[in-house]
Amino acid sequence: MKLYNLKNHEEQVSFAEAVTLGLGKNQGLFFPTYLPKIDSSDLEKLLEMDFISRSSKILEMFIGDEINTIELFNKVKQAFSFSGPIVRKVEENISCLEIFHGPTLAFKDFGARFMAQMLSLLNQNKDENVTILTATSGDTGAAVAHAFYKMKNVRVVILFPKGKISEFQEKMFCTLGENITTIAINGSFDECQTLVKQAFQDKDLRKKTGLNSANSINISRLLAQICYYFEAFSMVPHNKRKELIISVPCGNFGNLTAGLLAKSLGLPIKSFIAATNSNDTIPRFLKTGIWNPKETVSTISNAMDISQPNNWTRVKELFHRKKWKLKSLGYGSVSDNVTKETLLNLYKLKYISEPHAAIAYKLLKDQLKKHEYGLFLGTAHPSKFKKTVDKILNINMNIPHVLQHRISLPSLSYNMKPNFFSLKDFLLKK
Ligand SMILES: Cc1ncc(COP(=O)(O)O)c(C=O)c1O
Ligand SMILES: N[C@@H](CCOP(=O)(O)O)C(=O)O
Repeated sequence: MKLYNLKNHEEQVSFAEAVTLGLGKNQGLFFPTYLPKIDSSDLEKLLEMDFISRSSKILEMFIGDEINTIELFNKVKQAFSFSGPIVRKVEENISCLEIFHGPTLAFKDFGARFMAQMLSLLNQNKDENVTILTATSGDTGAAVAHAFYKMKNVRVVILFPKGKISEFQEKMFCTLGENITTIAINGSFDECQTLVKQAFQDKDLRKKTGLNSANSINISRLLAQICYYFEAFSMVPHNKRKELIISVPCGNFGNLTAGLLAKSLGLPIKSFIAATNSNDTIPRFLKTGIWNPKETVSTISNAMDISQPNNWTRVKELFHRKKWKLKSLGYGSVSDNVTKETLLNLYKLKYISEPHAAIAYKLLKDQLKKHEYGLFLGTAHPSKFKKTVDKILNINMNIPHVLQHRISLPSLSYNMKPNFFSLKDFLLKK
């Protein structure tokens, strides 16, 4: 597999290099040179396969002969060894694709665990130390921490915006210790992400720490996420497949990028809706054509509190390469008040959701036409936002065991201002 740097197309790397480098020169993201395409008879066969076999085939189409078929299958099997996606009917023509049944109760488990498997494979004969620096607005942190927990030669450092993620999200990754270090940054997620990118610019730091990132910067994260779109499609009734609309709650736009890559492979999804909260840089851009990110505001869908979404350049590139029109992409933003109302409406339909998925549902409900069938993505387990959801719905939700186990443990995080030199110093000394 060859990938090019979106900021400098001359920089071309293999899959192994893209996974171990994370980010290209000048903070450029890597993007596949070749976009595979499945023909319709192969698609039918693929859709009949089980999740692991099909996912290995899909990943092989991108990765090519860099990893042998059996090895890749075994790695995918290990990565996805948890409860897979579930389609839950909410209304006659609307269902939720729940992708939050993994070890850290969010969709990030798919990408983070696949990346961990890839890195362990690619580094198996090396004895070098690696630092995985990752920014999180709530869920990536936990998935990455658990995926790399106690992995030999790997140190994980996670930056998160202090006081801006839910208490239970924080408990999921700040209580682990061992090779997992967490830093509460006095700032926004965007500032955490900027610090990660600045670290990549610093050659000295990069070399001394063996720097990498497990954010969706890393292409292995995104490739893994393509797989659950195929699984979702295989679970949609045959007579609804031609009219499938998928609404994606967006923050850093990795999930949407993966969905669009699934479509580019030949999965006949009619269209997508890019759903955001009040951090609406993309909906405003799609409406006006003007790129004008505003200061990030805190919302009850905190994992989507991002105003400079990293993957938008990949989305634009894919539309350009496929000659798709950006105006075919549905979009919209939802305020906190409407999110709360929507959670209540979903509850009346006997579905307990959480703020991120509720935003995707609201826009789907508003935009879906009569003859269409809609899926909205359930990206995190509602219990991760227990306080908020309990208060809005006036309930006392049960907490899954994995979370229950962590909530009484103390947080082990350091504190830091959003200052690159403080971070550099920390990474070199600790
Ligand atoms: C629960 C939840 N929903 C939606 C998103 C947004 O996903 P993405 O950053 O891939 O756009 C996130 C952040 O990853 C999240 O944690
Ligand atoms: N919403 C994410 C933000 C980081 O996104 P990523 O996909 O680039 O890792 C989170 O939960 O941390």
